[in-house]
Amino acid sequence: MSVLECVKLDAGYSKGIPCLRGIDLTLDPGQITCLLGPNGAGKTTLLMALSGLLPRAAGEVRVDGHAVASGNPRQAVRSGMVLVPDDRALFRLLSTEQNLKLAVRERAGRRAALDTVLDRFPSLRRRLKVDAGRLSGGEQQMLAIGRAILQHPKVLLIDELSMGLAPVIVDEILEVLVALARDEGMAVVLVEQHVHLALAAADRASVLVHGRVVDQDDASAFRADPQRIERAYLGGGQTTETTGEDAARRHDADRSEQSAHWVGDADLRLE
Ligand SMILES: Nc1ncnc2c1ncn2[C@@H]1O[C@H](COP(=O)(O)OP(=O)(O)OP(=O)(O)O)[C@@H](O)[C@H]1O
Repeated sequence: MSVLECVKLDAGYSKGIPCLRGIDLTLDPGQITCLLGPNGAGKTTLLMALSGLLPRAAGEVRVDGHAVASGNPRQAVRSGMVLVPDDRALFRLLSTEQNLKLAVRERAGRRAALDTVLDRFPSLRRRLKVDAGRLSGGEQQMLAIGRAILQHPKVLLIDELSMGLAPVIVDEILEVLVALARDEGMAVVLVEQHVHLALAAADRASVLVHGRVVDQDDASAFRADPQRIERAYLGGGQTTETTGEDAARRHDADRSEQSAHWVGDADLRLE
């Protein structure tokens, strides 16, 4: 059975103006999927809607067959959906160890729980007493993911994994995620700008353009056809609805310009 089922999800920031429309996303246990798309496509918004931080305007989300209520982040976490946001949301003035301890409710077994994270991210072991705000970017990301793992996610959502990190660190973190998916059956939804890194680690990929999924397949199919993302993107652009108003046309023109940059980038990164 699928661990994540997201069916016909709409969400947005202003009533009646959804910026995500009809999103379908299904994930089996142990699968990693990446969300690809230009700036403003709605990737972060989708993670927020899945994790309950943003109410849905329509659609259903289920984890392991159980409905996840709209706009209820606590219930989403209890259901097994845990988000690592792009700012990592660490307690910067607390140590690495304190940040981790806060994620473990029961005192008994806390040490063992922390060890499961430190075994995955050994470099955090010698940084246990260091304030989170003084860690390197890579260590902060490891800590944010480690803290999320302590909540036993069935579905881990990670926004902008590589932001500000060296590719070698991103590789290291992705390797850990692949191992967690394989060993623990944890499913991962990854938003990642480095297309080739994301596709290398992922089993599935979805391309979002203007709030819609315009292409979705096994990651291997995208890896085998590097131009496919560009085609998905251009096709998505052509199907964009316009209102006919000047403002809307300007908005679309801005998006096209942004996206042209992104496609150029994706080409380079896929080589
Ligand atoms: N807090 C907000 N209030 C209103 N609109 C927002 C808010 N956050 C994002 N948006 C809008 O929602 C749309 C989708 O944004 P989102 O951040 O989800 O895109 P993204 O694909 O994650 O982009 P990026 O790759 O730049 O992070 C954009 O048009 C954006 O301007």
